[in-house]
Amino acid sequence: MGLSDRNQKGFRRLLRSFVFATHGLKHVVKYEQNMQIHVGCSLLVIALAWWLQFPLMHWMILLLVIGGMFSLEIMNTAIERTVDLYTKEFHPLAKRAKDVAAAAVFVYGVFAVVIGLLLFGPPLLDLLL
Ligand SMILES: Nc1ncnc2c1ncn2[C@@H]1O[C@H](COP(=O)(O)OP(=O)(O)OP(=O)(O)O)[C@@H](O)[C@H]1O
Repeated sequence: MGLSDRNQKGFRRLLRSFVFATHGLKHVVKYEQNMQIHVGCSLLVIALAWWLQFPLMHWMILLLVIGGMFSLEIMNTAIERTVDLYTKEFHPLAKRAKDVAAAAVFVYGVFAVVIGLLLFGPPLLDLLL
């Protein structure tokens, strides 16, 4: 697609946006090890939630947390690629941008773990005790 096609409107443009988004998603899943770890962990916790027969509210919280994690990792990759486009040389600001983007994923990850413990802890303890 040329940049001039940006003026197009309607369903075809919407459809093309989805296609480009899937290209981005495929790229992140294929090349980012962290994303592969997120996908693996997500499948595990979804299976565990299924086995524990989570109530609807717990499912909604779990899926929101997983979706947020994926989205942040995708955005982190976008920032990494943009920085790499600007410079392949060592640059303190390039380091700052990448480190701060990684920090966003890290902070969300810490909170995701805490939410996971709150969601899974009580039913797992019930089973064990
Ligand atoms: N051009 C650069 N200038 C200075 N430091 C950089 C540069 N590129 C990367 N770094 C440093 O190396 C770290 C890793 O950068 P890289 O692009 O390899 O990301 P990554 O290891 O793929 O990260 P992630 O594991 O989150 O995908 C950055 O967080 C930053 O500290």
